[in-house]
Amino acid sequence: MRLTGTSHIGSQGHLTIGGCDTVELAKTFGTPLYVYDEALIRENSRRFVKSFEQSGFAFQVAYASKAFSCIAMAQLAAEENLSLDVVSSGELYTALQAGFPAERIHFHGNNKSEEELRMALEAGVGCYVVDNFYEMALLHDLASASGIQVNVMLRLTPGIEVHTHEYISTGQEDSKFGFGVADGQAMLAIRQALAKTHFNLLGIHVHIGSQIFDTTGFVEAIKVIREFLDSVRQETGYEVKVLNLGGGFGIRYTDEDDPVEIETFVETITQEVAAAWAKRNLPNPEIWIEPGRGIVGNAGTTLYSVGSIKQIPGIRTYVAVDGGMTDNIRPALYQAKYEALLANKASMVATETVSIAGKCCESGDMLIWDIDLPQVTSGDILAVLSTGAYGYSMASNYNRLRRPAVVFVRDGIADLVVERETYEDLVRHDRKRSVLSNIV
Ligand SMILES: Cc1ncc(COP(=O)(O)O)c(C=O)c1O
Ligand SMILES: N[C@@H](CCCC[NH3+])C(=O)O
Repeated sequence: MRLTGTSHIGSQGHLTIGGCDTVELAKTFGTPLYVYDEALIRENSRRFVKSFEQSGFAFQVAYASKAFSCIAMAQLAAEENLSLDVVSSGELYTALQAGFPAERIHFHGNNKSEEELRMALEAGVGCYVVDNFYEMALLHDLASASGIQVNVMLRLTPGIEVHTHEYISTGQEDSKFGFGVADGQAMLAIRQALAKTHFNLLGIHVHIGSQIFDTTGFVEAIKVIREFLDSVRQETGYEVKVLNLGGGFGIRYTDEDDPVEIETFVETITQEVAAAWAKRNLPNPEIWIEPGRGIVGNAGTTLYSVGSIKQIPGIRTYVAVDGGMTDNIRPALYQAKYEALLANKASMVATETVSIAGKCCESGDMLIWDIDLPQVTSGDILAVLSTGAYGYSMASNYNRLRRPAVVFVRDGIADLVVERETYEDLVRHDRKRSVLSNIV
C-alpha cells in the first residue's frame, strides 16, 4: 500500500493526514468522515498548472466540481487560480456562494434547463459547453432576449472507445453526450452556432471518459479533432481559438492501477496539439482541460468505525462499518476497488483476510472484498484511501442514513467544511399528511 500526500504512520502507530491523527479526527467529528488533505489538493492542481506553464500553451485548468463540490472546495479552486466546470445549477450555486468568479465558470451538461441557463446568464458564467441542438436554440433565445453575447463551445463525440468502465466512457459514437463527428451532426452544429448572432464560438470540447490510465485515447481524439477542424475550415472558414480536451485523468486506487503521471498527460496532449497545429500551419490554440478525480481523488480518505464482525467458518469474515454505499457508491456501481488500513493499528502487520461490508440493506453494499488487515476488533477505525472523487458528491440518504461530515486537514489543523447531516435534515422536506383518509 502506498500512502500519498501528507498521509503517514505517526509515532503512535496511527494514520495521520495533514498533521492530524485520524483516530482523534474520528473521535472529534464522528464517523463516517471524509478527510481531505488540503496540501495534496493544492499539489495536484499545481502539477497540472505547472505542466501547462512549461508547455508554453495558453491554457485553463478547470476543476470538474462533479468530483467533489462544496463551498470550501470551490474556494480552494479559486485560490489555486483554477477555472471551474459545473454541470448543474446546484454546482453553479455552490460556486457562486463560495465567491468563485463567474467568468471562470464553464457550464456543462446534456440537459441544461431553461431555469439553469437563466441562472447562469444572470451570474455571467464565462462559457457554455453546448451539448445539443435543443440547448443551442434555447441558450441563444435567452441570450438574445437579454441582449447579451455568450461564449460557447460545442461538445463533440469523437467516436473513440477508451479502456475504462462502460458507465464512465463518454467518447464513443453511441453516447448521450455531444454532437457526433462521424454522423455529420458536429458540422451542422458548427454552422448553426456560427449563424447565431449572440454566440461567440470559442471552440470545441471533447471528453472521452473518466479514470483513463494512458494517453492513447487523447492522442486519437486530437487526430479526429484535427481532421474535423480541417473540414470545418474548408467548408466554413472557421477556426477555433480554444480546444477543450475534457478530464478523465486516472488515478491509482490499488496496485492493479498504473496511470501515467499528470505531467505525462499534459506533455502528451500539448505535444500532440502542437504537432497537429504545425501541420495545419496555424498558431497553437488555447487548451483547456477539466480534471476532477486527478485533483481530489487521492486527497480524500474516508474514516469508518468497525461494528459487527461476522465469521462464516471456512468461508469469509464480514467486517461491517458504519457507512457504505451511501457514502461511496463506486464499488457497487462500477465494481471499483480500494485499499484500506486500520487507522489505529496502522503499524501492525496483517494477519487475516476479511471483507468490508457497508451497513445498508443490500447484499451488494460491500466496500472491499478480501483485504489483508491486522486482527480487526469492533471499535477499530478503518481508513479507506483515495475516496476524494465521486464519494461525497455521489452520496445518498438510502436507508435514511445521514451524509457524513467533511474536514480539510492541513498543518495539524482540522477544518470542518461540511457538517454531518442531522435527523432534522432527514425530515426537513417531509410533510405530514394534510388530508386524512376516511378508510378504516
Ligand atoms: C465533461 C466532463 N468533464 C470533466 C469530467 C471530469 O472527469 P474526471 O473526474 O475523470 O477528471 C467529466 C467526468 O467524467 C466530464 O463528464
Ligand atoms: N462517477 C464516476 C465518474 C463519472 C465522471 C462524470 N462524467 C466515477 O466515480 O468514476
